[in-house]
Amino acid sequence: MTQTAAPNTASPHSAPPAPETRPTRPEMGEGRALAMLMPYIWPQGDWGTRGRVIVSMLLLLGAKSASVTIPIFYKHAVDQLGAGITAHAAVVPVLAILSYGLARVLSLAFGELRDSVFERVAQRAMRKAALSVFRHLHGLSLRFHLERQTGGLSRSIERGTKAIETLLSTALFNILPTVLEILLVTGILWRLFNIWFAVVTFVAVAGYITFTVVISNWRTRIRRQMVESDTKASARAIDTLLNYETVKYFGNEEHEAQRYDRALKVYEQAAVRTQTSLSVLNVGQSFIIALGLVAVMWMAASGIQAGTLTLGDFVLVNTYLLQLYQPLNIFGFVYRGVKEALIDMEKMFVLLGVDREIADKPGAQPLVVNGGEVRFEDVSFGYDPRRPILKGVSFTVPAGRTVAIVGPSGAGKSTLSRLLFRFYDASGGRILIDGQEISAVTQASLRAAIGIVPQDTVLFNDTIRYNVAYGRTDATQGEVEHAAALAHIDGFIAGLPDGWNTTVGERGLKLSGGEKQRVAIARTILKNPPILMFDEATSALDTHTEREIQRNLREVSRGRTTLIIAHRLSTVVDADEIIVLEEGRVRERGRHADLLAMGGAYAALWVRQQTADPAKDGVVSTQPQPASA
Ligand SMILES: Nc1ncnc2c1ncn2[C@@H]1O[C@H](COP(=O)(O)OP(=O)(O)OP(=O)(O)O)[C@@H](O)[C@H]1O
Repeated sequence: MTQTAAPNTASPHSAPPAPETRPTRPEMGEGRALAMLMPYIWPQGDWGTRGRVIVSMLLLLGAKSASVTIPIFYKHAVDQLGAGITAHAAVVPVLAILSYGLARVLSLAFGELRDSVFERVAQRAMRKAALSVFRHLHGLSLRFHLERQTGGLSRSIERGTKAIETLLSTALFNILPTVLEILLVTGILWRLFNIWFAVVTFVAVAGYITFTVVISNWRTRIRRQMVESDTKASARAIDTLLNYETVKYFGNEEHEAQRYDRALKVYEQAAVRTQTSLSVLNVGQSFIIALGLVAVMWMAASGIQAGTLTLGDFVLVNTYLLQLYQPLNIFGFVYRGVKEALIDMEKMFVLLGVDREIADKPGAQPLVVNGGEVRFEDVSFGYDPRRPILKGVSFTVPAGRTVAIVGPSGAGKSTLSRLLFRFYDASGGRILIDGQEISAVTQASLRAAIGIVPQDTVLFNDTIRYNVAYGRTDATQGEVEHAAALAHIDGFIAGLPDGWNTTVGERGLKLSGGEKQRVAIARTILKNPPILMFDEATSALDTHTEREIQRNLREVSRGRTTLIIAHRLSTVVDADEIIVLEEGRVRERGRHADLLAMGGAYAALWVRQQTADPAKDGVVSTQPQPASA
């Protein structure tokens, strides 16, 4: 009846970060989290799943009903044997023994059937919950995602869905059966004997559970200290070893050994306390069991003496109590597991409660693109309201024309593209496409109308084919290859041993910056949107490739509204208008030649870049030079 000491036997640093080390507790409440789980187990209108739940419950009832009859048949066998011996006419209690065997088989068979029927309910609930959270996360704003670590989010889903399985299986395979068994056994004892047998059994079991819950809570705190001290000792050892040379420079080996020893001592004490707490738990549990058994056996023995009970009855009550304590034996682990699972599930469901910062307005209509004129009207914005980034920016990209935004780093150029894509809403002013305010149309239609080649291209850890085809998932291979040819990535792909099936590695790390960018260009070409946005789209390319890509981009953008965000002015000299953005304000605007002639900020920037990187900017050396140059 004792619990194992598995968690305590871990040597320093070998213990994995135990769940107790998880720092934050979500603000939702266990009751609410369980309520949120209900629709996944008891889904509206899904009678297949509901039917499985009902059948599982019936099988559970069947299994437990069969198992509680086992001691009764046992009692009958003992009584019949006893009577036979007393009468010197020993008989084999065939019926009692066969019934005993049948009850065992039925209990086991019902239990196994219940497992397999319920498994589908549990797996479906996990899948649906994970999918809901996944969908919701994709609907949340960029701000939300930038503030959270992606790893943390995926861990929340992973742990949360695992927690659903743990909770369901624990509830159905541990808690519910035990509760049912306690009720059935106390009911039978009451019916067969008298209420006191039921009361004593119930009190003993209730005392056992209460004691286990209290001590388990205490143990959780102690185990947390043990894990924390282990982590600290481990960190100290790693830090010292990493600083091997520094330790040697200063001859501090002994000093480091002592520091490490101090950390180990803290762990040692915590480990001893954890072991002691386990002993307290085991001793207390055994004491309560023994007390219950002694009380019941004493009552049964008294009954035999008084002639009201048989020897079989004595065996019966004893067997019942032992049968009840068997599942209670692991109650401490089950309790802790349920608590941890509840926390994990809450953490996942808390994500579902995060409001969508950017949402479609009620009754939002799809954007109707008619040429694709993009207009920024007095737009203001700051990621943090206390720090304005854009301060009343106005400009228009007429349908089918190209406008370039240039300016120093941090001026707010990329921010303009994020606002146009509606990753954020402007705090002031309006952004319109063909006269329709982008905040009034559906996000799906808005984003379908714009193609972007971002500053940093991040690819999926999949094949090149998958990454290019991502621009339009229903494109044919021919269309995909055509897009790749326009983006000048076809030759590169053909030269790879695995060709189109080459995997690009995490975030596309197996490709160079330029190759990644060409994949991004190819998939935007494939998307074929009426509005294009290039955020320094050719920055990672060498001069030769850049020229080619520039030519292609010009071709691709012909007839489309194009917004180019650029650092290097050489890439935008042909734009219909160039907007110079500085500190979130439009400082200058005009065509390249006019801006050079003005001799202002643009002209100064041009000269600086010409001097700094003549090889690259030589692309447009035929352009007129500024008056001041
Ligand atoms: N998510 C964010 N949260 C807070 N501040 C941000 C965020 N993104 C950008 N900023 C800040 O907003 C300002 C404008 O950034 P933005 O990326 O628009 O500049 P940029 O002109 O495109 O610069 P670069 O040419 O270097 O890409 C910068 O000061 C930047 O630090």
